[in-house]
Parts: sequence; structure tokens; C-alpha cells
Amino acid sequence: MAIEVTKANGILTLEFNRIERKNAITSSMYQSLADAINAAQDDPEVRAILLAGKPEAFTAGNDLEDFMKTTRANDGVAFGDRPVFQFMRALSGSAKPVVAAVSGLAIGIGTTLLMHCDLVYAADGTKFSVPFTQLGLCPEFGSSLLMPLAGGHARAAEKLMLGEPFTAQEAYDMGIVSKVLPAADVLEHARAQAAKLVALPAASIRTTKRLMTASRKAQLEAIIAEESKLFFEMLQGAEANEAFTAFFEKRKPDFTKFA
Ligand SMILES: C/C=C/C(=O)SCCNC(=O)CCNC(=O)[C@H](O)C(C)(C)COP(=O)(O)OP(=O)(O)OC[C@H]1O[C@@H](n2cnc3c(N)ncnc32)[C@H](O)[C@@H]1OP(=O)(O)O
Repeated sequence: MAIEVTKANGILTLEFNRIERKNAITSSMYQSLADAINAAQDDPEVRAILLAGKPEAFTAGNDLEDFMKTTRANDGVAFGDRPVFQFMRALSGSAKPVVAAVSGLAIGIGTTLLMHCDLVYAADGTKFSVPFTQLGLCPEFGSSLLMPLAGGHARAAEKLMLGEPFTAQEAYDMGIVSKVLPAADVLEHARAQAAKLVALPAASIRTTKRLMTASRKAQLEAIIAEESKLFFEMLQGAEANEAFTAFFEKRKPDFTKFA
């Protein structure tokens, strides 16, 4: 399975398992993640959720082939109902705490989803990137709000406007990551931190999380909706088509032909 789901000792572990594509996320993977996170909310056996990838890649972000298929699909599914948005709603709305263990690559939504987790542990060599403008797209999953809030406009602009990659240390400095660790220790540490959450009073954890996120909830929902609308419009644009085609043709995109 491209998303491995395991439940043990109060922790629901969701693991990306598509390493031949650097754990790029397809619609069916988003759906599996959304379903598992939603089901966990009513499952008394789950007291913490752990998101993890493989040492080589947490995830390379949305599968670009899947993006092209979605763009061309004339299936009548509203963008807000697509699996990627079901996943966004499930993760950002999770009342239960979410821990992430990040190694290798955290690209696109692989970085933006971290801003909806509670504890984020990253391997020191992890490459982070939100290359939306390089794909002819715009920020998603509330990152146009959350990244400037975390790191200030100027640092967020380097990431979101230039799409420049950044290190685990920079992600830590911006407050996107809780702690940077040697790669060999990340998963074990994340699991140990999740076990601490499991042992604490669940109602206290849930209430604390709700209080920490309540003041920005409405604003975040509004920005995710606006980003999503624009993102899907831009997915159908010529610039995105050029970026995706260039990626699969293993060449640099040429955006100079577009005004
Ligand atoms: C709503 C969500 C939005 C978003 O998440 S937007 C962000 C979308 N993601 C990307 O734009 C990243 C695209 N991928 C890359 O830039 C590179 O890859 C990496 C930097 C992640 C890794 O580079 P390297 O280590 O050189 O590996 P490789 O040879 O490029 O990748 C191995 C195989 O994995 C496929 N792959 C990697 N990422 C994706 C992806 N995102 N969608 C679909 N396929 C992907 C490649 O094509 C290739 O495949 P083959 O071995 O057949 O040549």
C-alpha cells in the first residue's frame, strides 16, 4: 500500500510508501490519509497520529502526473471535494495531536502539511521546498498565511516567491520544525514524543491544541479556500502545463513565452 497504516500503543502511524516516486502523493493516497485521520477522531484507541516517510524522502509533494490527470478530468467533482482537500480538512481539523518525522525530501505539500502538525522532527539533511511559482502555481494549504506568520514576510518570500529550497536548520529557525536530529534518530524520537502525548490526559491535550489554534481557525479556512480556488485555476494554465511537461521531459521549463 502506498500509505501504510498501523495502530499500536495509542499511536496511529501513517507512512508514505511509494519511494520509487520519492513518495509523491496521488489522489488515492490523499484519500487514504483523509479517511484514516477522520476515522482516528472517533477511535478511542488512537491518542496521537504519527506521519512519516522513508529516510530518502518524506514526500516529493503532489504527484505531478496525477495533477495533469486531475486537470484534464471532466468528472464533475468540485475542487473542494477532491481527495487533496479532504486530506487538508482532515489534517488541519484533527482534534488529536499529530507528530511528523521528516527525512530526505519535504517538497510542496510535504512542507506545507507540517504547519498543520503539532510536533515536527526533521533529519539534519532534509531538503525543504515550496516551489509553487516554479510550477506556475500559487501557495496551498494555508502556507501563504502560515509561513509569513512563522518566519516573517521576507524569509517566507524567499521560499514562496522564489521557490528556493531550504535546510532543516532554516525550517527550525522559522518555527516550522520542533527539533533537528541526526537522520538515524528522527523516527525513534518522533515515536517517543508521540508516546508522551499518549500517556498524558487526552482531554488536556485536545483542549490545549484547540486553544492554540482557535484564534486563527476562521482565517485559515478562508485562506485555504481562496488558495485552493486559485491553485486549481492555475493548474489549468499554460505555465503549469509547461512546468509539468518540462519535468517529465527532464528539461528546464521556459516561461519566457508567457506574459
Ligand atoms: C497540493 C500540493 C502541491 C504540491 O505538492 S506542489 C509540489 C510538487 N512536487 C514537485 O514539484 C517535486 C517534483 N520532483 C522533483 O523536483 C524531484 O524529483 C526531487 C527534487 C523531489 C527529487 O529529485 P531526484 O532525487 O533527482 O529524483 P528524481 O529522479 O527526480 O525522482 C525519482 C522518480 O520519482 C519521480 N518523481 C519525483 N517527484 C515526483 C512528483 N512530485 N510527481 C511525480 N513523479 C515524481 C521522478 O519523475 C522519477 O521518476 P523516473 O525514475 O521515472 O524518472
